[in-house]
Formats: sequence, structure tokens, C-alpha cells
Amino acid sequence: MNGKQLAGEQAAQYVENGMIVGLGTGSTVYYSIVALGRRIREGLQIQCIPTSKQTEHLANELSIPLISLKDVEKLDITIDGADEIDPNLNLIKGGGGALFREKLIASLSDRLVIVADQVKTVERLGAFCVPVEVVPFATDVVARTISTMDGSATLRCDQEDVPFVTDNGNYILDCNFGHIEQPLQLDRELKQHIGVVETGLFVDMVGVALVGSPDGVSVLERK
Ligand SMILES: O=C[C@H](O)[C@H](O)[C@H](O)COP(=O)(O)O
Repeated sequence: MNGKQLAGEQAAQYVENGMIVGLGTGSTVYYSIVALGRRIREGLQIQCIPTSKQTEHLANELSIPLISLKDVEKLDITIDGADEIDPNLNLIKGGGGALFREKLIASLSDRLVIVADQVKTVERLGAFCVPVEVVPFATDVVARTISTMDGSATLRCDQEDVPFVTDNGNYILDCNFGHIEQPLQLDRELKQHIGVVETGLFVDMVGVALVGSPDGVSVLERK
């Protein structure tokens, strides 16, 4: 079994009967969602909120009960993936473009459990570009602003140069700031600019990270 599968499946054990559960997005949390589907068939009673249309589709395929945000003020737990994890369990997320809904759901959750392959662990964030969701009309303005912040921004596009559109109808700028010394400060600074919807920097949000390798899973707790 690979690291993603080991970590993903182990995270499903954190979910208990009666919980409201946030379902993250991506190829690692996929294994958590499949494991939860299995546990539901065996009798587990939970209600879930997906963080993307992709995850909503998967949950529906697995007959996982979904609940709307209009009926829920907070969640017990969210399980999600990450693109980079630093030693303080700060993250870069949004490689799949789901960062806004992921961050909203994480912010409403008592506990955020991250699942990742060990290649996602880094000493300092920043080798992976920071995805920044922007209102399409403001894209060029935000990109210029980022260049004044010692960063560079690339509009995420497919192979035909068609911009990627998020589930919220926005674009993604993948932003390179080099190594990030102060992720919280960078997140705050980016969000001051009109047109920025949200960033993929998740700072002080994670409770526990399950990091998988073919040899097993390391459980990293926030210090
Ligand atoms: O937008 C996507 C999410 O933030 C994913 O959770 C992240 O990109 C990790 O995905 P994966 O587990 O496929 O590497």
C-alpha cells in the first residue's frame, strides 16, 4: 500500500458516530472518503459536507449522506490533503483549486486532520507555489500587486491556455514567493488586496497530520 492510501485510510478512524464531517479534496483524502463510505455501509452514522464538486460527486457515488452549510454552524472534524506541510503543521493547499471551500470548512471545524504522502513535508513552505483565488475581473491587477510583493504570479490554465475556473467561478494565480518565512503575515497581506478571494496558506489550523510512506504512517501533532 502506498503512503497516500495508508494515511488516508487511517484518518477515517478519527470519525465517530454522530459527527458532522468535512470531506476534503484530492487524491489522498480520496482514500479517507472511500473508507468512510465503507464504515457507513457497516453502520456508522455521520453527515458530511464536501469541499468541492469533485468530492460531492464522489460522496454521492458512495451514498455518503451530505448536509448543507445552511443547516450547520460548525463541524466536528474535517479530513483533507495538503500540497506542503511545514514542521509547525502550516500548509500550502489548493493544488486542485479547492482552497476556498476547503479553508471555509476547515475554519468551521473543531478539528482539522491532514493526510499526505511524506513527500509533502518540507522544512519551509514555498517550493510549491501558493494558489491564490481571484475574482476574474481583478486577475491582472492582483498579479501586478504580487510582483510588487517580491512574488510572481502565473494564471493557472489548461494545455490550451484556457484559465482554470474554481467551483466558485473564480481564477487561480499560482504565486511564487520563494521560501516563505512568515506564512501568516503573507496570508494577511495578500487578503488585503481587492480581488483576492482567499489564499492556499493554512496557518495555525491543523490539529493533526497523518503522513504516510510505504513503511507506515507518522502522526504529527501540532506543538
Ligand atoms: O485543492 C486541492 C487540495 O488542497 C488538495 O487537498 C491538495 O492539493 C492535495 O491533494 P493530493 O492529496 O491529491 O495531493
